[in-house]
Amino acid sequence: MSGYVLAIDQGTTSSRAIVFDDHFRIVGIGQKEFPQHFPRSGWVEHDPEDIWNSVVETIRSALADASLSASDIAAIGITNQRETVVVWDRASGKPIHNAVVWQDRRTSDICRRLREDGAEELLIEKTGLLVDPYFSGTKIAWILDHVEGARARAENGDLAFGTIDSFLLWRLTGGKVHATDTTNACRTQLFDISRHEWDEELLKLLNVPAALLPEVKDCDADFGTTDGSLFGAAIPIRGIAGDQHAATLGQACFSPGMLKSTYGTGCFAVLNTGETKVRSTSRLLTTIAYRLSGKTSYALEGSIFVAGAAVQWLRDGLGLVDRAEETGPMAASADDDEDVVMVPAFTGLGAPWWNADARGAIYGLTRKSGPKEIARAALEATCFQTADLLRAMRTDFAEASDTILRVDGGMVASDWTMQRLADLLDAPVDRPVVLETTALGAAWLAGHAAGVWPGQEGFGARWKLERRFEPQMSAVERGARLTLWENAIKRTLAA
Ligand SMILES: Nc1ncnc2c1ncn2[C@@H]1O[C@H](COP(=O)(O)OP(=O)(O)O)[C@@H](O)[C@H]1O
Ligand SMILES: O=P(O)(O)OC[C@H](O)CO
Repeated sequence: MSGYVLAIDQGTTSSRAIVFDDHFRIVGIGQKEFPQHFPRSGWVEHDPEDIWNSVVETIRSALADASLSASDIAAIGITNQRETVVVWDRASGKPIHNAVVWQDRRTSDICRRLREDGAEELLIEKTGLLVDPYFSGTKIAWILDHVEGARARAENGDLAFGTIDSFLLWRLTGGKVHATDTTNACRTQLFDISRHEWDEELLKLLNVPAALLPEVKDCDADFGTTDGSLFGAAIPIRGIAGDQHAATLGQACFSPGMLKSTYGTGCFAVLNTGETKVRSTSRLLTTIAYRLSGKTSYALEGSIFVAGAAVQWLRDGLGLVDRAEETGPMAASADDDEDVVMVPAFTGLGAPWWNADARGAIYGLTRKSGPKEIARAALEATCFQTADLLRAMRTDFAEASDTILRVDGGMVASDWTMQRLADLLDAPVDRPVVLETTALGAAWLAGHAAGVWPGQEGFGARWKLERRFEPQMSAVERGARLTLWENAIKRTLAA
């Protein structure tokens, strides 16, 4: 059998399909952006048909780019933006509402009520998650309560819920398989991460009928095959993982204490804690890193909602730059005497603050402040937020005390940002040769499950460093900058 594996990476702003060969090299790629819908302040939606069309199109482009046909592909791995909710009609396969995206804050009142009713402890205990509109559970209930007749149809078993992986799987298999993997399930607030099953008590609490739910499988399970008519031949689907979990695999963070952070639209730091399910004292999430052939590895996760999105805002919102890559050189030439600090809480603050109502702010502006200082503030905000997460992780898990951070995602192309990150963390930052680590992780799951790619050891040994950024900033300067950030956060939370 060939060693070609195709990864579908369905992200928040674009879909990618990437064909890897058995040396883990990219031989074909297709990418397509799709529209974002903001129907009201704080709401974010995607049209599931746009997502589906972009995935089919990018798979065809990737195969053409690689000069391969479907029958050359040993297996497909799927990875996806997590928590985003689709509810569809089982008979027609048509969604009953736009997808409600992970960034969407429309259920913040439901979350406030859950907290007031004292439900948070139960949710933390069973799911490792906090009460926040970020997660899927309250979004499912919102759709059922706002689409006419939906709740009754859901109770009848006529509707299906899925995160994006599950919706794509249903469509790819021609409506034959309604399943998800454990890493996507564990972000819904409905899944008990110790017992590995949907939880009756949580379903009742969040008002979600069990008849909606997909079957939950391991990340390296057999998920069926694509309908032969889609790409010219049926392809086995042998791996699924949420994007941050796939990036953890793609970065070969297989041992407890290993840490990766992905800088795309948001930033998500995942620390492997092995078989230990660590309860955070700093409001980090306890989550399933991955589950392979019946064996679960847990993780602590720090989720920051805005990282590269702040750079997008400089480009599309303020028009300060034409291209994202201009921001690094601007930051490098910003005035050192200007202490401009940005808190990019455009959609609230995630870990460790979890404040859905916080909004963005820029502090320290003077008559001398200009685009360069604002660009530096946008990039540095991501580094400050990562420093908050790493401090929390070191408190929660001793093995993280001298860990090296492995980074990936669009924003890590910025050398200035990576150096500032190492400086503020006071820890080395490793940037690998392959930056498409999310897709690579999904491909590894599928390739290994299909028997054409090596196991953890063989795969991990092939991880290659492109550049290490060592901390260079003096302790005094680091302390001063972190104090500026702490003050900015305090003022934002108090506003
Ligand atoms: N050179 C750069 N400097 C700073 N930010 C960048 C750079 N290149 C890309 N970005 C940011 O990275 C993000 C895109 O990363 P990507 O991993 O593709 O995101 P996603 O998977 O969330 O769609 C964008 O928000 C963009 O602004
Ligand atoms: O699409 P990304 O890469 O911004 O990732 C989204 C996350 O999975 C949300 O939890």
